[in-house]
Amino acid sequence: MTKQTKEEKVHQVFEKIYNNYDFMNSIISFQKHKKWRNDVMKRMQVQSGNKALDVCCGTGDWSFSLSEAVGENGEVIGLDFSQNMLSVARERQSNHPLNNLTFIHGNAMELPFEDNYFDYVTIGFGLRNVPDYLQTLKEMHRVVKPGGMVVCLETSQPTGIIFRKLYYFYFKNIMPLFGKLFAKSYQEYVWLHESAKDFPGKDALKRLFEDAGLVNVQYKSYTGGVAAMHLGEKQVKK
Ligand SMILES: C[S@@+](CC[C@H](N)C(=O)[O-])C[C@H]1O[C@@H](n2cnc3c(N)ncnc32)[C@H](O)[C@@H]1O
Repeated sequence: MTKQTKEEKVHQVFEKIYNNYDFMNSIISFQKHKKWRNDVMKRMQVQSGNKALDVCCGTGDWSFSLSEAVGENGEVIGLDFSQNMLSVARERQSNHPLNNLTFIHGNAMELPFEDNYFDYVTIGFGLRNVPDYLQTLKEMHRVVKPGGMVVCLETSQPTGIIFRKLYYFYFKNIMPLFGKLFAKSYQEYVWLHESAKDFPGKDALKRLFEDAGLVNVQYKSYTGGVAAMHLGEKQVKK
């Protein structure tokens, strides 16, 4: 049997856990992810009429917030390669009052958009899942307008030694048990630990943003460094 690629593995994970994804997010982050998401949105200062792309949109949390922020005259696209995750996003959309949001099937490594189109391109808890972080960031940089922003919210590496040990113990041993108990998915939650433990720390991710061509890159750490937001701009040519 051929070895499964990272992309195939990730695809299989999300095609399986889609039904419990929103519920499990709140369980495994102790509801903290909502606060992180709100803080990131505040920092982005999205304006009415803006165009935004939410890469690896999953069930659409960030896409819905962007849709509210850009208003009726704006445009938001949520893109994901899991049809099952997208099906949950589309179901949630039936209760969403605004008509400015489209969910599409696509791959983060090869975005199906022209250069310089969006004011904002976001990726929430998606970057650690793609086979090549830099390639994805380069694609995000390509499709954002000069002066626009690329923003990533992702798990990160806690810096305090004791907290880091506790966090790794939780992620490796407890979280898969929660997965088994609440979502009947043990192996899929083991994967979440594996993808998070190998993900670059804050400074390394900042350098990757810069390697992708982004400037004025800033980051903010959340909850002892278990998650972080990175934000960079596309340079305006003089
Ligand atoms: C942890 S979920 C995050 C969903 C959502 N952004 C959120 O903040 O809740 C990761 C998502 O990335 C998607 N994904 C992973 N690799 C992808 C790729 N190469 N192209 C498109 N989507 C991908 C998965 O299908 C999954 O829906």
